[in-house]
Amino acid sequence: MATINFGGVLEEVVTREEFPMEKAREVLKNETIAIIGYGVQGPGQALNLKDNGFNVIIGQRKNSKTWDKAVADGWVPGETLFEIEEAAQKGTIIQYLLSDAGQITLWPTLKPFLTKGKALYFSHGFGITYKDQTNIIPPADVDVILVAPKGSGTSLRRLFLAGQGLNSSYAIFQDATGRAKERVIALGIGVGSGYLFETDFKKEVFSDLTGERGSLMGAIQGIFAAQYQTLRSNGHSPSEAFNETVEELTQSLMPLVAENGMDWMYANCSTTAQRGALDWWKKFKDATQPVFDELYASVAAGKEAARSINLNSQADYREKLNAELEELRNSEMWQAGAAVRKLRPGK
Ligand SMILES: NC(=O)c1ccc[n+]([C@@H]2O[C@H](COP(=O)([O-])OP(=O)(O)OC[C@H]3O[C@@H](n4cnc5c(N)ncnc54)[C@H](O)[C@@H]3O)[C@@H](O)[C@H]2O)c1
Ligand SMILES: CC(C)(O)[C@@H](O)C(=O)O
Ligand SMILES: [Mg+2]
Ligand SMILES: [Mg+2]
Repeated sequence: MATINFGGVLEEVVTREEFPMEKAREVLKNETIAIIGYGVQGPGQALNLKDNGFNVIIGQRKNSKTWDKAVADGWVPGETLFEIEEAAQKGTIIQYLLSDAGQITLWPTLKPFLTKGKALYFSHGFGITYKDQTNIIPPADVDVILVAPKGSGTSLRRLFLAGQGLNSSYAIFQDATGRAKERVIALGIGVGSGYLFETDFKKEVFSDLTGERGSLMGAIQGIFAAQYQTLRSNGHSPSEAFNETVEELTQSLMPLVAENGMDWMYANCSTTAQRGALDWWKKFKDATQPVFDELYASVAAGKEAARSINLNSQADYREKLNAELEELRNSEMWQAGAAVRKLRPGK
């Protein structure tokens, strides 16, 4: 553990320096890690663990697109790729990486394979925290642990291949073997995390649902759409509106924020821009604060989970979801974006 000062608050975190890959391999040398589900997190975590030298198998339904994807990624049927039940039986650590709704459906099938001393691993606090809605209640004699990469499984894999890593949170809900902590940290390092920070299942799901509905995905699209509309309704071209709303942010300014923080990005823009940004950011904060507070309350009350579970259980949900994504893709703003992307130098 390293004690790091985060803006004046001291936190104990785990870095790859004090918990190197060698140590993680030693901790897990007798374990078979069964990854159940091969959607977005499944491939990222499974391939990183395999490349880091861990013993990994995949559990997936045969005759599915994801089975074919696993084969294409190099998993071998009968050797490292099995039906879900067979993988769950062989695994000593079960990484439950089906969609959160899929985890509810499969739970009665999976539970009998969670025998004494195994570890049940999640990448989200959803199933355990909202147990009244999910009915996911693990047996008392297994470890229940969590490593939640703070980003898409796609980025987890890409950053690993680039020699970098996404930060992850970790949590222990149940320590039945006395090994839960070393197991969870070794897995966190093994999946390719940058540094690991501690949380609990409830805090993980409350913050994660807030983040993705808020500034990471929902709010950002809302702000983009509002500014784009203002510019378009005042006679600006799609090219001008898109560049001034999205393209400049992703291509020029956010990489500067990622590198050295907001003030440094501001300092690399004109004094005119700095003056305006410093004058206006608090107005945007004040305008959106009530929406964020409403969002957090909805998450904490279990309403966001209920909505997600209920909608996911509708037979035509995938179809409806695809229609909504298509509407976003076909909006003028994102169609303009597609045109702008094609014009990027080097494309
Ligand atoms: N997507 C991400 O990058 C991301 C990031 C951090 C945490 N997580 C968490 O990781 C877990 C996995 O998420 P994901 O986005 O990779 O999942 P996903 O939506 O991509 O689904 C994963 C797999 O579950 C299968 N599946 C769904 N329902 C099923 C069912 N009823 N029976 C059998 N298989 C079923 C799908 O075919 C797919 O192979 C979730 O808890 C999620 O919240 C995801
Ligand atoms: C990648 C995200 C948004 O961080 C994750 O939380 C998810 O649910 O996919
Ligand atoms: Mg999430
Ligand atoms: Mg997340």
